Amino acid sequence: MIRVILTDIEGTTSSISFVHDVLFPYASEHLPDFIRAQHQENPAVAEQLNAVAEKSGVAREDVDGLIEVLQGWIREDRKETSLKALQGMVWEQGYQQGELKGHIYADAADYLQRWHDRGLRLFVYSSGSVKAQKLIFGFTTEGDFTPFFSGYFDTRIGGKKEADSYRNILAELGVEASTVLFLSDVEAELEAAEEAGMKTAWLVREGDLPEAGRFVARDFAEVDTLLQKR
Ligand SMILES: CSCCC(=O)C(=O)COP(=O)(O)O
Ligand SMILES: [Mg+2]
Repeated sequence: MIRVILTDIEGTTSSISFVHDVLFPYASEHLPDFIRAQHQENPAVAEQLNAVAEKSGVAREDVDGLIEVLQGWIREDRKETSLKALQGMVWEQGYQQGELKGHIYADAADYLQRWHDRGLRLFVYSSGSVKAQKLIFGFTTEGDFTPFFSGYFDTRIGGKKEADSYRNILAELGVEASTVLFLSDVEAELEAAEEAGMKTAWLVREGDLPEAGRFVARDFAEVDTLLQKR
């Protein structure tokens, strides 16, 4: 029986277009000023810049060079933990100033509330940092959804296409793998979760439905039919 739902964000609860056409350009535009203003006085920023320098080979003192690396990573949609941490800090300003509002699909908004009220425990697993996850759900166009979630995981627990990351999440949650349903739009993530023993549902919100050896859903209402069966 499913007792826990672990959900991806981009392409699952929220549109790919919101992430790629709103959040990433916002980060790209505001990162340079943010880093120049904060890199000396803010230890959290300095720590992430150390990681960017180490990964890229660019000198730590070369702040402009590090900014270029980060903007390249945004263009390539790299899931680097340091980039994700810095993006979260920049988006925080945007949400708090009312320049950003998180997108959430209407069906996701509806069923997250229903599942929570039914006693299911809800968790997020996204490549976006935990801070970014709390922001997108805290400042949606439909209100604050953070009260429905019991916890958040980002790439500090491991990459989303690696089975060990899901094993680490299970160990943190202290639950049987077969009681967890993972929702994602990315097949490789579902395969990794299945390797760790989790149940999965593949969100395919647009285009043809694939022939798949796993449960495929157009939206969260269809995911709910799976929950009623199991
Ligand atoms: C937390 S909102 C920003 C999401 C993000 O930065 C990203 O790379 C999308 O990752 P996901 O694992 O949700 O597909
Ligand atoms: Mg996704």
